[in-house]
Amino acid sequence: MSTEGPTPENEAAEPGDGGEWSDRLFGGFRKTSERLTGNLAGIVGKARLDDAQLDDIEDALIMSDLGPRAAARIRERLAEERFERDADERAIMEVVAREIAEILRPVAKPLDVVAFPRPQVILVIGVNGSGKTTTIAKLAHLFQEQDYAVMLAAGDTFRAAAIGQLAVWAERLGVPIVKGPEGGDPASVVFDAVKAATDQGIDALIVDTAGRLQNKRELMDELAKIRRVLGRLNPEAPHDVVLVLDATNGQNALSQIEIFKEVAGVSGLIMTKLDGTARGGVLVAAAEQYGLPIHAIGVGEKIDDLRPFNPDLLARVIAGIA
Ligand SMILES: Nc1nc2c(ncn2[C@@H]2O[C@H](COP(=O)(O)OP(=O)(O)OP(=O)(O)O)[C@@H](O)[C@H]2O)c(=O)[nH]1
Repeated sequence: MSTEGPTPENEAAEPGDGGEWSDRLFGGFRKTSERLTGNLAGIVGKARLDDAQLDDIEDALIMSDLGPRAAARIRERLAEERFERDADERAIMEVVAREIAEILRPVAKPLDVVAFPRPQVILVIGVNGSGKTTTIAKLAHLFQEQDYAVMLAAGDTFRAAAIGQLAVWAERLGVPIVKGPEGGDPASVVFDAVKAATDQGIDALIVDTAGRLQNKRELMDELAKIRRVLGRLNPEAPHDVVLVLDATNGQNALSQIEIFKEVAGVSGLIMTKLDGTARGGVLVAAAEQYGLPIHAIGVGEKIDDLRPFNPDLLARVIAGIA
């Protein structure tokens, strides 16, 4: 459990507090777009893009965390355009934004509560410190705003602090929580939670899980057991397995996708901490390489800082032309 940053106790959770979200998103992504435009500076601006310039642009895109595949794709598009005329930086960034939007659009998919019978069981996975607990609270808040009945399950029984942190959020949000003792069996917590959620007519049950990547085998066994237990109660469950990624990890976020796909299966992503990092380009790399749905993005520490994933807007923000 992170001891830094706001805790549920000291956080100002009023929606809208801290400025308009779009301002915060633009502000947050400023570092990412500055990095991209900074890396591109001096390359573009001539009347026509030659191969050397295209190579330099491709390198700059890779250095901006967009990943080799997205970079190659954008290079190809720029090469097609060639910019015989009007090759100013703005025109080039328009093409970059258009191509990034093409990459992001197919993966934009909000997390909808659609399971029938209820509850929809959403397993939330990710390494410790990725923003998992905060994201669970933000998701619960989002669902509450849509008038869904939400329940939390403290499936990370490994650390008492993880259980405690989730319980504080539950109380603050006014949602029920099912928890067990520290060191208890996560699968039994999840079992109890599904039964309680079913009895209480809960729409969405959000399950926290342990994030001990250093012990891959144990984590895999634990998640597999949770899945087995869930499957016995409802063959459709878990309906979602959402991996929370910390954008500040840059390319490491991608290896986490790789590992969690293997240990848990992943149905979708939420990327956090996109405010204030220069590494937001990794979102594009993740979309291009894995094609996994991106449900939402985290742009701050407050309860309403989980935002819908708007591919066209994000593409323009990343390219610095929003
Ligand atoms: N700037 C920013 N900070 C965030 C965001 N999401 C979470 N955080 C912060 O990141 C830190 C870790 O978040 P937690 O939710 O505790 O992360 P966790 O993955 O549950 O980590 P453990 O509790 O250590 O397992 C906290 O200080 C959060 O306030 C975000 O979108 N932006």
